[in-house]
Amino acid sequence: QTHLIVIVLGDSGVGKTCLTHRFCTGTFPGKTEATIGVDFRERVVEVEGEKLKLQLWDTAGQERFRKSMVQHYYRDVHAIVFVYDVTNTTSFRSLPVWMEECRQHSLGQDVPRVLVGNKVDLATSVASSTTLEQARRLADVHGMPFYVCSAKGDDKKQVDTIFMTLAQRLKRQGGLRRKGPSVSGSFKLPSKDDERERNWRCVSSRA
Ligand SMILES: Nc1nc2c(ncn2[C@@H]2O[C@H](COP(=O)(O)OP(=O)(O)OP(=O)(O)O)[C@@H](O)[C@H]2O)c(=O)[nH]1
Repeated sequence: QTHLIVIVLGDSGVGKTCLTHRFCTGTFPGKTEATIGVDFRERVVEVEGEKLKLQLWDTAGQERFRKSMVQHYYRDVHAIVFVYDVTNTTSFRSLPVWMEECRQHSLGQDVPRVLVGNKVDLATSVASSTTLEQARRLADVHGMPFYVCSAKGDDKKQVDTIFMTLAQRLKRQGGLRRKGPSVSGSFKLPSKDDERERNWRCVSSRA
């Protein structure tokens, strides 16, 4: 089965966990904790008669919890979802930093990407519509589709559309890699003991 790895990036609290949860389970989680490292969620979807496993990598937004986001997390990524919170201008202003992080990890413009403004259920003010206009422009400049949605709202289709459109685009562009066994669960930051053990293993294997 074809696995597609989609990395989800954005500031802490923008709703990356809720969005990926909503897409994979159909529900809005009652309570979320800050993600530490990366959490994995997956859903099998059918695109033009082919079953594809979409594996969503829900990454930590908090810098202190991103220390385990080493190069290899980025290596096999097929697509990127940048998320900001439409009620939080700072999360919008951070987007170039997330884009730069992708660039530094060799994810070029050829890797399909989308921009998502989440929490539209909370957006009432004129300020947020200003950001919407800016977001549209930013998305245009970077040649990516832009969606507004709510991981919490009644319309589940909104969230589905984002990931399904991405899956269709990936399938159409071809060249999907077959990947190994599925991964689920999470990678947490290694403890000091883990690190010590790994160092030891490394030394002993060379001996
Ligand atoms: N009203 C509303 N609240 C949301 C929505 N999405 C997320 N939230 C809330 O926003 C808060 C943060 O959501 P998370 O999904 O944990 O945010 P995150 O981006 O994964 O945060 P980190 O793991 O720290 O990077 C939680 O209290 C959610 O309930 C949404 O669409 N609407």
